[in-house]
Amino acid sequence: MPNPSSPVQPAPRSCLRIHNCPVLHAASGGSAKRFLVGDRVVSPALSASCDCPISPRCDSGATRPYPVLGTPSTSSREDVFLRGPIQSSLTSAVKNCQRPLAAWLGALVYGRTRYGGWRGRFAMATAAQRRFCRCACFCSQNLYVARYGLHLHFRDEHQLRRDYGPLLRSRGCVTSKDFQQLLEELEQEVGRRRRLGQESVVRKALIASSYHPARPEVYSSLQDAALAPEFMAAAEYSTSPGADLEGLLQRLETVSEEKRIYRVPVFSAKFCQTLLEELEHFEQSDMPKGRPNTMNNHGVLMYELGLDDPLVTPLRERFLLPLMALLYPDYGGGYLDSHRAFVVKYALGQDLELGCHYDNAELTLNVALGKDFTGGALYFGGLFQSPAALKETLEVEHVVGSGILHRGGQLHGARPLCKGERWNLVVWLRASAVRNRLCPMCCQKPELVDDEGFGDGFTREEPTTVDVCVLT
Ligand SMILES: O=C(O)CCC(=O)C(=O)O
Ligand SMILES: [Fe+2]
Repeated sequence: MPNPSSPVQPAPRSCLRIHNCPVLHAASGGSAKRFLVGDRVVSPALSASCDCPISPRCDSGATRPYPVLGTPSTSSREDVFLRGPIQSSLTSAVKNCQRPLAAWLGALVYGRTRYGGWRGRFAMATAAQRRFCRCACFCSQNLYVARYGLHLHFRDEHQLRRDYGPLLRSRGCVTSKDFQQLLEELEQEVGRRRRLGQESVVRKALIASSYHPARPEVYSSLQDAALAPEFMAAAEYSTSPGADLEGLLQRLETVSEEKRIYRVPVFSAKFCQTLLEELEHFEQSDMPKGRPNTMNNHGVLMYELGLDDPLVTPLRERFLLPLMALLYPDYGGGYLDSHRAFVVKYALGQDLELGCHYDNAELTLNVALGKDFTGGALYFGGLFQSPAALKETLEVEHVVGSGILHRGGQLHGARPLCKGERWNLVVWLRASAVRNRLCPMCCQKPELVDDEGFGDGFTREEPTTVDVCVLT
């Protein structure tokens, strides 16, 4: 990670340097004309962002000249399409970058999308203005090893042998070859996690510049028509004066009162179908893809595909926030200020099931998008802090179009898929006011590390006073 306290590069004298910056071209979806005319930055939002951390590298280190735009009237989308060496240039640019890219890119990717719509201004402004962090424990704790069914804490070989030797042997890690292989995997995973934020920014930029969607309409801002009437009614009720939990529960299905798990139709059948078509098209493209989370191997990150701002942020801010505020006021439901959203895909020959875990989230929405499948039910235990957490589990079938609402700390997993394919949109909802006090992954005061985008939802701000009975 770039060190935020290291000196920031001086502002470039001329914006021509930014003109040639591959990250700018990529980040602006190949529409840099929106921002630059000749050698001048035209948007005031951008002049404030002229301290481009990448441009010095572009001047001296770019491997080939990048196309330079004309004026808005003469340039076209094709003018700025970058292929070939862009990937390596992006990677080296990011390596040489002196500070997290998100704030800088947030201000840049602030105009027209490549498909003519407008991305949510509020969301981009939020990403540009607020600095989110992750907890340092992300790179050393909860390292999942599927074949031994274990989440491990890992610092070095000595610590691994000392803390897990007998347990690992009992799970089948017996020979020294087994142990060496595990060690290598853990070292690789730690490296992957360290690079994750910046690599994700690079992938997002590349996708924005070079990917051609099959269903561009899903990238325009969330329309009511995409939503199930029941979901809209529940959210609308939640914002009405005098709304209370009892009234809201009449508009949702209570799956388990004791576990506080609810279900509600979220998306229309037509929208599920359109979104699935787009996700499949992206999956089949040759674009780079990040892993949805540390346990699932197949799926799509909404941030990288460019669906966070038009789809997930409005879903959280307009609909989930009022709903969750009534359902889970004691878990930060009224303070949700960021999310991590991804689609998980299960299919024969790919991921089939998901081990028991809790989410790095205060609250979770999990919507089944399709396709046809059997099996793959969720199971829920108790809260992860409770000693008898897995004693009595509850099976919950997915219903296409509907979302399950649950607390992030509720232990859960997915049973094996039997037939077909299952695609689910999972939104981990985060409240910095809650997690700033206690990281749900290491259960300690978080050790904050600056991160890209929403990071893991921590902030350096003083937490708002919030009633929290969880994680104490
Ligand atoms: O497979 C599912 O539906 C559950 C996914 C899940 O729990 C997660 O990604 O956190
Ligand atoms: Fe989960």
